[in-house]
Amino acid sequence: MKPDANLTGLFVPLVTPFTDDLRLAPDALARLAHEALSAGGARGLVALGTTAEAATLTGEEKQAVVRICSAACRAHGAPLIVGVGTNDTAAAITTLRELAQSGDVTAALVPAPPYTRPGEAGTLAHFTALAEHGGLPLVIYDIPYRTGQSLSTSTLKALGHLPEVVGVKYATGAIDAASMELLGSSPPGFAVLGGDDAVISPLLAAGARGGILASANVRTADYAELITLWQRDAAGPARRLGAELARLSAALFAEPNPTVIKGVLHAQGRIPSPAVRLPLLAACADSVRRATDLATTRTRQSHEGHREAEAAA
Ligand SMILES: O=C(O)C1=N[C@H](C(=O)O)C[C@H](O)C1
Repeated sequence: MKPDANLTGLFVPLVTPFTDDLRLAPDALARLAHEALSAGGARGLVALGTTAEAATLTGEEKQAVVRICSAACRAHGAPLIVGVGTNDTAAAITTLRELAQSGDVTAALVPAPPYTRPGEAGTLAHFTALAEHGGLPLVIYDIPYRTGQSLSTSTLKALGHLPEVVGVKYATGAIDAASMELLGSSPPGFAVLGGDDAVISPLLAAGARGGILASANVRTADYAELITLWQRDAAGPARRLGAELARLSAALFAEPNPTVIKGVLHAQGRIPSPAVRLPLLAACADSVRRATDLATTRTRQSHEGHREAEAAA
C-alpha cells in the first residue's frame, strides 16, 4: 500500500536567496515560502532542488533551508518535498533517514545518480535501495540531460509499483511516445509531475497531475491557475495562458537556472541580491530585463480567458 502523498497541483522549487556577499538570506527565503503558499496558491514547496543551488550549499545551510521551508509548510498545511541528489547510495539513505526523522517531509525528490552513469539496472537498484531503506516516500527525478542517465518507461513503471515511490518529476526535455505511454499507464498512486517548464502546458493537457516548476518562483499564481484550468478541462483559457507562460519560462531559462529567476526576483524587490555561487555566474542584464518584462505583464487575452473559465466553472 502506497502512502497517500496526494501529489497534485503546483510545487514551487524555491531559490535560495543570498546577500551580495553570498551569505544565506533566511528572512527572504521565509517570505518567498509564505508568499508561494498563500497568495501564490501553490500546493506545496520543494526545498533543495537544482533551483535552490543545493550543490553549493553547506550542510548547515541545507538544514536551515529545510527548517525554514518546513515551518512555512506546517503553517499552511502544505506538503514539503526535499531534494536529495547524490551518486552515493549509502549517503543518500543516511540523508533520507535524517529527513524522515523530522516528521515534516512529505517526500524526497531523488535523481538518478549523477555523473556515475551506473546504467539502467544500477539506477533501478539505487532507487530500490533508497525506497527500501530511506524511510521516506520518493519522487523520482527523471532529468537525463543533467544526470547523464535516461530511464525507460518500463523502468519508471517498475519504480512506480514500489510502495514507497509516489511519483516522478518528468523532465526528459521532450513530450514524445514514451511520455504518452507513461501518462496512459501510470501505476495507481504514482503521480506524473511536469518538470520542463516551457512544455508544462502540453504535458498537463496530456494528463500530468501537476508540476515542479522553477518558473513559478515568479508569477506563482498564474502557474497554479494553469494547472487548475487543465484539471477543469478549460482547454481554451488553459491554452492561452500556457502559451504566455511558455514564453516567460523560455526567458527565465535563457541562462543557467536559477540565474535569471534570481535576477527577476531581485528586480522585483523580493530578494536582497541576484547573487549566485560559482560555478554559476549572474545572468546578464538583457536576459533579466526581458524576463522581468514578461514576468510583470499578464496579457489581456489571458485575463479574458480566465474570466471565461470562471464563468463556465
Ligand atoms: O529545482 C528544481 O526542482 C527544478 N529544476 C529544473 C532545472 O533547473 O533544470 C527546472 C525545474 O523547473 C525545477
